[in-house]
Amino acid sequence: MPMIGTPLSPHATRVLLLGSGELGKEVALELQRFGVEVIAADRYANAPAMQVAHRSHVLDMLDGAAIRALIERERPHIVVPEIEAIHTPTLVAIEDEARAGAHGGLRVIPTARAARLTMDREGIRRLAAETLQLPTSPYQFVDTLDDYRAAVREIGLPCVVKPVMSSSGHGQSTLRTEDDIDRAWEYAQTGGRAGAGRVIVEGFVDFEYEITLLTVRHVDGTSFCDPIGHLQRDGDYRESWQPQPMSTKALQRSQEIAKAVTDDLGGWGVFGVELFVKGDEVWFSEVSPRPHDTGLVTLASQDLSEFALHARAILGLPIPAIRQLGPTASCAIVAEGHGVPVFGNVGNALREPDTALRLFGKPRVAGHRRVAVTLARGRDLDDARIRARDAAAAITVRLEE
Ligand SMILES: Nc1ncnc2c1ncn2[C@@H]1O[C@H](COP(=O)(O)OP(=O)(O)OP(=O)(O)O)[C@@H](O)[C@H]1O
Ligand SMILES: NCC(=O)N[C@@H]1O[C@H](COP(=O)([O-])[O-])[C@@H](O)[C@H]1O
Ligand SMILES: [Mg+2]
Repeated sequence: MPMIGTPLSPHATRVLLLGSGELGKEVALELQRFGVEVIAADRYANAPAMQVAHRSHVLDMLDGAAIRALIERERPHIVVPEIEAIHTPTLVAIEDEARAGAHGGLRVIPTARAARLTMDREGIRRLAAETLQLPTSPYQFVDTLDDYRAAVREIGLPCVVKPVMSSSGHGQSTLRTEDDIDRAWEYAQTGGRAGAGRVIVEGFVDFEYEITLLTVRHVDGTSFCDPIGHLQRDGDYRESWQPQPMSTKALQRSQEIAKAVTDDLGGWGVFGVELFVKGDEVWFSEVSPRPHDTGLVTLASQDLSEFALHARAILGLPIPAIRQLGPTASCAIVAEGHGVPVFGNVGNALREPDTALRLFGKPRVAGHRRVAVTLARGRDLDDARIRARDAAAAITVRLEE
């Protein structure tokens, strides 16, 4: 059985979060409940998870030397990547050293290889499509404008273009006509997190609906949450709901794909497996080796949220059952502009029973940024979605200097 010490003592069980956004904040809270010493790191100060951690550090997480120095200083037992933009080769090296007896037997969640492969769309796509032979959209990786134009011609319109290093739809475009081609290249070159560079051109999958299948690898095996349906705008999640109705075949196929990918990535923790579905046909899109934004709905829909599941799994604790509490929806609140968020009409968002709210405490918005989420249970999915949307619409966000 795993042991858990006492925080802030020489016997503490220390967990280092690399990334401290709203998802990490919920993981930190769950770890705190187990008396874990939580250390939060990100590229900026006062990030959401830092506000509920024992300590925090601000560093450039794409700087391998800075990550190594932090790990050597804090000596965590468990390192939990919370965003993609981390210098993952350093995590791979440190995990190797730990296996050889260094760093007090430190573990990277779920594995350093999983963090490395999913940081870059090329790593995970080639693993899924070429090694595991799972169905995906057709795709090509290109580095130059000429190769890009040729790839679009070959794959055909409509298609989707994304920087290989990006998330939340940054730098992503759907091309429908010839006129979109050069503009999408420009956007992909400026919108990625690692600057200009390689892009993926993907054939457009004409799916009926898309899901996130939360898959938990834990000490006793693999568990699946009920499928989460979601709505994306500009490549970013706006609404999610659970349980998404599916045919028995499509659900079975989804679980097979999720099992194949997560078994290959290995380790303990929650994975968000993103899948496109049409009838009984299922395509793999991508996977987060960590809780997923669309999984915020589980804060209200399950007895153990995806964050509670992540905490249990990474600590090596059992997950004998995951109880679903009924049709539930989430609605993201995205602020646009520049400044410090101030939320108005908060009470109105919570007038209805079975409604909940998370204000993330992000210190600033510059451009557009998710700053809060509403949650609601309902009679059925439509009712839950309306209630979550109404709660979100009730809230005003002012950006102050
Ligand atoms: N090949 C495709 N065909 C059809 N729709 C697509 C395709 N690729 C992406 N999309 C749409 O764009 C959304 C975002 O794509 P994707 O998940 O690859 O981007 P992302 O930047 O990694 O987003 P996140 O980090 O939020 O998961 C998908 O959920 C889907 O709605
Ligand atoms: N779709 C990816 C996603 O949900 N990422 C999550 O958003 C937060 C960062 O927000 P920020 O970009 O506003 O700092 C983090 O919690 C990260 O895991
Ligand atoms: Mg995605």
